Amino acid sequence: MGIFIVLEGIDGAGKSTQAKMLAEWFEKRGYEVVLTKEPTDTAFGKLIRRLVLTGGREGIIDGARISHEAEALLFAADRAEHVDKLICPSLEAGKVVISDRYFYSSLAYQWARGLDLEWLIDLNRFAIRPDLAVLLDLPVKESMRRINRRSLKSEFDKIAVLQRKVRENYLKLVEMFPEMRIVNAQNSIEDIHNDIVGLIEEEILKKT
Ligand SMILES: Nc1ncnc2c1ncn2[C@@H]1O[C@H](COP(=O)(O)OP(=O)(O)OP(=O)(O)O)[C@@H](O)[C@H]1O
Ligand SMILES: Cc1cn([C@H]2C[C@H](O)[C@@H](COP(=O)(O)O)O2)c(=O)[nH]c1=O
Repeated sequence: MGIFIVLEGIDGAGKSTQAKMLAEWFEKRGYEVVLTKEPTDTAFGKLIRRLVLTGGREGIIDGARISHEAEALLFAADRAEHVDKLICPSLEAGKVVISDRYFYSSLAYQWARGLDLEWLIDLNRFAIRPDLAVLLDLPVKESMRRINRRSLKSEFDKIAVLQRKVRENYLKLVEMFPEMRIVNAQNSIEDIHNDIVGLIEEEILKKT
């Protein structure tokens, strides 16, 4: 069986940067790596990016924003295909799967949108749990600075409020899911990478 690792965090926390470094770290040690992300690059992920991440107005009834329930269902559908067509087959082939976002993003973000946490957990019950889910924890002020939000100034405060709720939710999830660990995302890129590698060596490689 392979190794499944997930990187989580608010927008701009450094997930993509760390995922690429971690993939190289494993490849240098002879592992075959599948580097993936959610939303995926499949038709589901493209639909989500078109309907949800562009403000959720395109193609929706009378231009209204997509409902939070529909948003959660779309992310879950994308994840169901991701698990069935890529994650499970890759693990069965003994590969290392590193995903930039997964099930925990749905809990942190859709919960922040006011949806019921138990419903979100139940909706995603098909999602196999990773060997390790690393939360890159970053203050929202630093996140917004890093991303230098391309949104309208008027949206800036709204996004910051959501990101604060999402960060709080992530910290609550760490208490709920034993596979989650926190890494301080304010450190240097190299130090964060070393922290993540340390967790992998301690929590996974020593046990295999
Ligand atoms: N430890 C760090 N210190 C300072 N800047 C960083 C650090 N890690 C990443 N960055 C920078 O922050 C920005 C966001 O990084 P990255 O795209 O990896 O984050 P992300 O979590 O994948 O973002 P998103 O969720 O919005 O896609 C990039 O410009 C990146 O170079
Ligand atoms: C998987 C997933 C993601 N989201 C949100 C989180 C981010 O704001 C975007 C994805 O942007 P990225 O720059 O590609 O990371 O989608 C979500 O709300 N729910 C989810 O399940």
